Amino acid sequence: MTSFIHVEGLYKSFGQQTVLENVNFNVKKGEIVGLLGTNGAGKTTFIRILNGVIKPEKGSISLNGLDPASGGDEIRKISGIVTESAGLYHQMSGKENLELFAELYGVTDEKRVEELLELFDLKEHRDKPVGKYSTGMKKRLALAKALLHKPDILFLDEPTNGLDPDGIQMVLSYLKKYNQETGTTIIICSHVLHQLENICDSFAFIENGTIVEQGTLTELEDKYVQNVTVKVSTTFMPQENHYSGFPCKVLGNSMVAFDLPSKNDIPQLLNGLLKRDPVYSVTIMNNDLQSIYFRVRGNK
Ligand SMILES: Nc1ncnc2c1ncn2[C@@H]1O[C@H](COP(=O)(O)OP(=O)(O)OP(=O)(O)O)[C@@H](O)[C@H]1O
Repeated sequence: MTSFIHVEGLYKSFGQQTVLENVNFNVKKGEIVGLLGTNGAGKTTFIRILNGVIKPEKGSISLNGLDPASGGDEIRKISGIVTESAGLYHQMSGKENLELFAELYGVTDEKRVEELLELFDLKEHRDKPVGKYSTGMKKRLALAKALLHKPDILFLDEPTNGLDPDGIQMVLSYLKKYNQETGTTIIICSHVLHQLENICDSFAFIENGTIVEQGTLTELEDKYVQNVTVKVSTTFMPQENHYSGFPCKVLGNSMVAFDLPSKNDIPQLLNGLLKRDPVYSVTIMNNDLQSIYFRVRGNK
């Protein structure tokens, strides 16, 4: 499949500071991609270049066949962006904000504002001034604003900043639902890795201005997680610090951690355990996005 976004050899500096260096990046249509990196890694700069707000010094970009450097206006017609400063008018109501931006964006579908208020659970707050909205409501309204013109691609810069766990869950589930219903490609910048684990199809790690790794969780796991630690809930309490050749440690609460050379050793471990004791659950402890991220960083 050809890439919806294809970036090759991208460079960007601000004065003497090189912020992006030889960035290569590919996204398929309809994918949700997590762009992950520490503060100052270059995520926002990269998003601004993709959206045609600033220009790179070097490199090629194709976004649905368009080049953001020369076709910024065209790119913005097919993209929506949500940044920290959502650009909402606080003295106006949520509905008035959406109506104003719908007019500015040339949205002719009269039902669109109502549709988005409904989708983001803002109907009962539609007439309240945005200044009186909670952080979560403002975020949802900012998302609705970015989606007014039904963009093919949505750029989100730290969409969950300032939200409580319920708010984070709500915003992320709206995004997943919207992506599933419309096939909109979504790029999410964040440094909160665990939040993105369940909603992104793939991940790109940006470090010191370059993308050091990109892939699905399974691809990254295959590449970076060789030996696994599994936590097993069982009545078996090993007396030694190894069992069946695998190092192990009792964690308490009927939990034992086993170190295995690979995921493929899990069936052998379980076969042995089940012959002697019940097993209630098995969890791999070191294949989450955060663990993989630290391995990627350790490898470069
Ligand atoms: N307009 C600008 N002029 C000068 N330097 C800039 C400008 N924009 C960004 N930078 C610098 O570029 C580097 C990368 O910034 P950027 O905002 O892209 O990082 P980020 O990964 O989005 O960080 P964060 O997670 O903190 O938002 C930083 O050192 C920043 O100071």
